[in-house]
Amino acid sequence: MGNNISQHIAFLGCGSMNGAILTGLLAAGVPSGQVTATVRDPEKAANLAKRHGVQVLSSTEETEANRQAAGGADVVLLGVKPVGILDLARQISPALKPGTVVISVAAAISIDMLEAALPQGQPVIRSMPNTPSSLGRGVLSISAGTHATAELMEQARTILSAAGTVVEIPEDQVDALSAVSGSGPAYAFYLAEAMAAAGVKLGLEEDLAKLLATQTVAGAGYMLAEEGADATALRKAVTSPNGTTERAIATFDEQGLPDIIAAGAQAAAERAGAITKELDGR
Ligand SMILES: NC(=O)C1=CN([C@@H]2O[C@H](COP(=O)(O)OP(=O)(O)OC[C@H]3O[C@@H](n4cnc5c(N)ncnc54)[C@H](O)[C@@H]3O)[C@@H](O)[C@H]2O)C=CC1
Ligand SMILES: O=C(O)[C@@H]1CCC=N1
Repeated sequence: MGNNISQHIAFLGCGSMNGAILTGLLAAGVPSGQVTATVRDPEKAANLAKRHGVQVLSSTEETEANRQAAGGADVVLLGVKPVGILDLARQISPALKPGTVVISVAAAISIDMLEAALPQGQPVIRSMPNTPSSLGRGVLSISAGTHATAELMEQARTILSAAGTVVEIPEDQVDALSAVSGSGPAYAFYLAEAMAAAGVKLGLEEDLAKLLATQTVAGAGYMLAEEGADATALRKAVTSPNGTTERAIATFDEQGLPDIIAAGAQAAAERAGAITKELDGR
């Protein structure tokens, strides 16, 4: 699948998120020669290069590494923390080819903010991915900037599809999407942690409880990943009438777990809005 991708892709800042997309793309067959990454730390650069067989540039003077990678790319993925994204965009601006598409995966950084930091007319796409992208199981949103033509959006869709399911959304839905799928893997891992702790409370050895919780959440995830899977139907198939699971779910409902999850997601979305306000105009 990744063999259909002919563009040269630069990952500027290659930590958890950009690293996951890079891993997903290479696993899908994107040739390593079409990929460049940059990181701050030279040791990390050497490790990444060894692990993935891609060119990884590092520099104590990061400006040069980022400019060099961006200048040779058709598509640039900005993957540093929100607070650093606009400085990075300004750093690479002199090196960008006019047609190079700049994709930002940063939470809370709007298309307007990105376009203001980049050369006039530069195609920009805002994306909100998630870390299962490393397994080709991510969810990655795309929202078009002013100069991202339908053709460039299609190109981005093709590239990011190698890392998972791509959905195109209006930019005003990014914070909501992020509160479900961007942060969502952490919620699932948190559930696994809580299930393990519950097992220990019920008298199981900690290692066994962790194994049970981890494999159960992973197994349930595999079932959900099957074509046509429906969470409600799968839950009902575990829940015998008047049985044990029914009692657990009733307790979750009585204690307001759905409301707690909704409140957490709302807090995530509101935090994104607050970060946008903090960083706008910087
Ligand atoms: N971690 C996640 O699950 C998700 C993260 N994001 C977004 O992805 C972005 C990155 O987040 P993470 O990957 O979690 O952070 P991270 O800290 O794991 O990765 C960022 C990497 O960029 C490097 N870096 C920083 N400044 C640099 C520069 N000027 N040049 C080259 N490398 C530089 C850092 O050393 C680090 O390795 C953030 O903007 C975040 O909002 C979006 C969706 C999900
Ligand atoms: O926690 C964060 O801010 C980022 C955005 C979505 C997931 N991680």
